[in-house]
Amino acid sequence: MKLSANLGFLWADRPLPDAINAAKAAGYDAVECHWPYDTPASETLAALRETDLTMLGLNTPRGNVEIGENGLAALPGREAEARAAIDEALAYARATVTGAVHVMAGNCSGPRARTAFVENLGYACKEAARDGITILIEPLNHYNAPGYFLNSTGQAADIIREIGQANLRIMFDCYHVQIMEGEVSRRLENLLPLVGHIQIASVPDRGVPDHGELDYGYLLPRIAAMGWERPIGVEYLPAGSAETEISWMARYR
Ligand SMILES: O=C(O)C(=O)[C@H](O)CO
Ligand SMILES: [Mg+2]
Repeated sequence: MKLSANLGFLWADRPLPDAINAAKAAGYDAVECHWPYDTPASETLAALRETDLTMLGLNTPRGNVEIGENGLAALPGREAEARAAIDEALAYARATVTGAVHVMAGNCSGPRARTAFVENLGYACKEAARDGITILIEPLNHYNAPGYFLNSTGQAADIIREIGQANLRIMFDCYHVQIMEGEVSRRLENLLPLVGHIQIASVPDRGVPDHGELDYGYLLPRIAAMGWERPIGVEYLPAGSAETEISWMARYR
């Protein structure tokens, strides 16, 4: 089982190149991040080359976070900003040889939001396809992301099927799926052809994935048995330092 350190949460207090080095030292096989834009892409790329780690994914900018914006792609009337955010994320991904961009929908609902999301995703897929980049959409739970447009795997699957682009996939975050829908292993197995990335954390506290209501001792071998070979994103909120918490990893190797 290969694991990817999500540097949006792990070593998030360090500059991104230092966090990449910390992930390498801790034994992770890959990294992924949330919003790397304060770090010049050249510095991120240098750290990736030095550690021989791949950046699996990054998120589009969220808009005005001070007023609670959490993405722009499903906001009717904000198409120009949404596409600028997609362009910025794709440029950073190209410059750092990152394989996927998570297009964040934002806080909205209703048919006009869905239309905006579908059209902006169509744009993102076409722009990304030129460089072999995958576009991800992630259903988020309504405690961490109240009002977020995308909150179920069924909704994500419908949108992916409607757009019909081969590089559009679900970011299946077991933490969010368990909170919103349950039946994580069956749901993942059914959706597997549409899944581009998998993430894990304990539920409900979003801690180290070795306790709580989801049994990763069962789930991770089950995911491997489904034929999943890519690194799984470890996206938990460290209670202390991520270094002192890595002993859980040994169990899943
Ligand atoms: O919150 C999550 O689970 C994510 O993976 C996103 O990238 C949004 O922060
Ligand atoms: Mg996630």
